[in-house]
Amino acid sequence: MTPAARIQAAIELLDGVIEAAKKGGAPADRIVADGLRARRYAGSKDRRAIRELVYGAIRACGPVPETGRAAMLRLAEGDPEIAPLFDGSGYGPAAITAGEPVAEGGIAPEWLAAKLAESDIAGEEAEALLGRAPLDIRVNTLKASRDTIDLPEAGVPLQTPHGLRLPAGTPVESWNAFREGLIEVQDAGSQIACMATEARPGELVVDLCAGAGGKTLSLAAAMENAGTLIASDTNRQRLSNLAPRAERAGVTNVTQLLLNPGEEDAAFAPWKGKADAVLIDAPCSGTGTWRRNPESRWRITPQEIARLAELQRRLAFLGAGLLRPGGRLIYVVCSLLDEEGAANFGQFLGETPDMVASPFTAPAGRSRGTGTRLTPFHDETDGFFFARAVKVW
Ligand SMILES: C[S@@+](CC[C@H](N)C(=O)[O-])C[C@H]1O[C@@H](n2cnc3c(N)ncnc32)[C@H](O)[C@@H]1O
Repeated sequence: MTPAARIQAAIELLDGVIEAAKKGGAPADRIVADGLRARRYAGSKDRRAIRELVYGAIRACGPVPETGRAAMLRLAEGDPEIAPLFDGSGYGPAAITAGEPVAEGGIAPEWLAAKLAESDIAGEEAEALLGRAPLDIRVNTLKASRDTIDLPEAGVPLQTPHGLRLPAGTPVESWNAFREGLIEVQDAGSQIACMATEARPGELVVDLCAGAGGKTLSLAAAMENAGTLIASDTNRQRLSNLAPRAERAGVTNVTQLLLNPGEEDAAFAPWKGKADAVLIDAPCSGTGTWRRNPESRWRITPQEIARLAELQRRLAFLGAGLLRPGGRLIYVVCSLLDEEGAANFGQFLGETPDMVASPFTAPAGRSRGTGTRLTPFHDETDGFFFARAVKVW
């Protein structure tokens, strides 16, 4: 493909991404993957270049752009090689006309950038939300150790005890060490949030929002497969990914529990008041993960954030009810908004007299309310807020 044809292909994919963001359709990575597969004439270099252009344009636009072409013109403002490719030739985009609309730049839609600023995420902190994420792995201590593992690329030790950082795009999933369950892909921030759980062998631990089990596997390794680890979620499809992952990782102490939304309490009846620790990796707006899903900032609404904050508190109350006296509650969101993080957890503590803050000294991050906040700028992790509380009676 010519460089101009790659620009035109990226514009067409961006049109799909924009429409899906406006209508709540498929995520950008799916649209881009499907769109590239359909362009059989595109070679691997073309695909890589088109993907770069699409994600570059998504990052460059603050609010959702009107069209893919306007988004590409925004990217062109910061890259002098792009505008000359709008030359109207062959499969390339039509020439730029005078006064043609260019999408707005910025970190996010204005209302959302303002909300982040209220939570002290502005300037370099805000810009870093749209940087490129490295690839972090966790060595699975059920099968290997960071000191002795032999990998095709060594990686740089992270601040977590079992973590290694590799360059973005390292094809770890094709490595034998991955196929044999010696390593898992897990962001350093996520590893740190798991450390705060301090799960120990023999305990009863609940991973209340387990999803596909990223944190479950980490907790199982900390428990050395001893004790009971309950992995629950309301999403059947996500939870169904856990069993094959657990098998690969050699995890044997997990009990899966599929929850009906609104009926979680009944499902947990056998374990009420018995858990040593409950990890709540709550559903959230994901403002801390824009490095991986930059287009998700076009999908959030103020109403959705308010709905999520309420759900997060409800899940915290549910988790607290599962704990034995002395048990630990670990609340995690991958959002940097206080509305979902420090302020929300503060409200929960204020309404729950039997739960008392129990700060955890993390290997990275800064204090925020009674918890810790990790940011891409300060900690080179995804953005997270996590906090701990102990049940006193
Ligand atoms: C941030 S994700 C969890 C990610 C997962 N812990 C990991 O490390 O890969 C939040 C999860 O909460 C789940 N969820 C939503 N509502 C829930 C509810 N009422 N009870 C339990 N889980 C819920 C979602 O399906 C989603 O999988």
